[in-house]
Amino acid sequence: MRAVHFGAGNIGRGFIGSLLAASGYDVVFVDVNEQIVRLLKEQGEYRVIIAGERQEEQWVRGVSALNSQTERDDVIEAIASADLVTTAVGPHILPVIAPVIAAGLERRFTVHQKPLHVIACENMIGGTETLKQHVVTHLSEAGRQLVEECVGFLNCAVDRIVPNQTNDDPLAVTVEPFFEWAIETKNTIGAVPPIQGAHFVADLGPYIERKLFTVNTGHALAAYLGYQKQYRTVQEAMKDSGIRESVEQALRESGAVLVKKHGWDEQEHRSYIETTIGRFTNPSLSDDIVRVARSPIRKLGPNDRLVAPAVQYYTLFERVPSGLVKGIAALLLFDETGDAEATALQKTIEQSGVEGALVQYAGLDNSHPLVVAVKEEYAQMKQMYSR
Ligand SMILES: NC(=O)C1=CN([C@@H]2O[C@H](COP(=O)(O)OP(=O)(O)OC[C@H]3O[C@@H](n4cnc5c(N)ncnc54)[C@H](O)[C@@H]3O)[C@@H](O)[C@H]2O)C=CC1
Ligand SMILES: O=P(O)(O)OC[C@H]1O[C@](O)(CO)[C@@H](O)[C@@H]1O
Repeated sequence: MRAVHFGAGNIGRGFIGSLLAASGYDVVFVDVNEQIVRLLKEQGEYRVIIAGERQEEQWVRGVSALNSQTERDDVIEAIASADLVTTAVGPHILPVIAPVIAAGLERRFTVHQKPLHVIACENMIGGTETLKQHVVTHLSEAGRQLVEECVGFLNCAVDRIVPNQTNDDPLAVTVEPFFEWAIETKNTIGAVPPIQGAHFVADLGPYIERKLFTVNTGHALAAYLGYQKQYRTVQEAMKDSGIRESVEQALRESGAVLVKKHGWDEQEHRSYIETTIGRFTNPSLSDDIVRVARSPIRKLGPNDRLVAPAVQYYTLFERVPSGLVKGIAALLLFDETGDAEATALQKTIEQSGVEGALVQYAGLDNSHPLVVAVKEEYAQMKQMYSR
């Protein structure tokens, strides 16, 4: 079996590539990072370090790599003969890789029409569906028809914390022990792709929301509040009792939504939250706040980790969720100059105010009670943390 995986970064090497190789796939990584591509080609293997109580090492073997910019034709051929195409490139890169995936599919259809599955492993709802929409715009009419018959685009929820890191060996990657990969079976063509350790579910909705509105919501709170208090890592921020209490409050709020909406068992969900908080405090990991806080405009989106649970909480319980509101206010104060979205967000706030940013990026009506609450919280935080 062959898998073509776009994005040989943290989650690509540290999770998806490692699971696919363990499942018996020859993994071909596709990336634009020249050094990583060269080393993967030269070495054909890399190390995954599991940062638990004991440090364990696993070797991922039998891998190769291609550069999507300079070896486009080879990428197309690789897709033509693949059984699986996966991605972990970041939501904003999906439209960038869509043309070469479409070209690979067109090439494939001229040779054979065997089933293929595509899975986008990005932190977003409907990630693979979004990728499909981009791919389809680059296909011929015949290609579009064949995609419906032969290519299963499967949404998924992917969960493993893999921090940014600098290692002596640039291919080695340190990951947390926990992982979860839930894949929706709805659009499979024939049998589900054999992936060891993945969890196949008929309806991904409850799983992606549980993950995004717990792990990513809590993480976002820790990162944005931690940034205001000038901590460097999530682990440092979580030692601050005020921040930890806000994280817990926000997760009680998103948890109330998840339990009511999806019928998750309340006790089980409480223990899911406890496990999640334990993962944020893992002393064997050091996760930079600016990584977890990256791309604040995306994270302020109406379907993303803060605004979606806050809006749903208000709709279900007719109360403003104070923890989530703190997270949104702290996000609006995130002004890291190295983050292009943070800079753009600050510009919008300067020009249109907090209200303007919430209308533009979060899709909120300016009369929504959340807007009022976020504005108040933002003003207080700005005063408290002004540097
Ligand atoms: N790091 C983590 O713990 C987790 C990340 N994710 C998601 O996985 C995705 C990737 O995140 P990370 O691995 O952390 O980021 P990363 O920045 O470490 O990796 C992204 C990789 O994509 C590559 N890339 C960029 N443009 C490309 C292109 N045109 N063609 C091919 N490759 C390209 C980059 O060079 C980089 O190696 C994001 O959507 C993230 O939300 C999901 C769960 C966990
Ligand atoms: O990858 P994103 O969506 O930018 O957000 C960072 C988040 O994603 C993760 O990397 C993995 O879920 C978390 O560590 C963090 O909550």
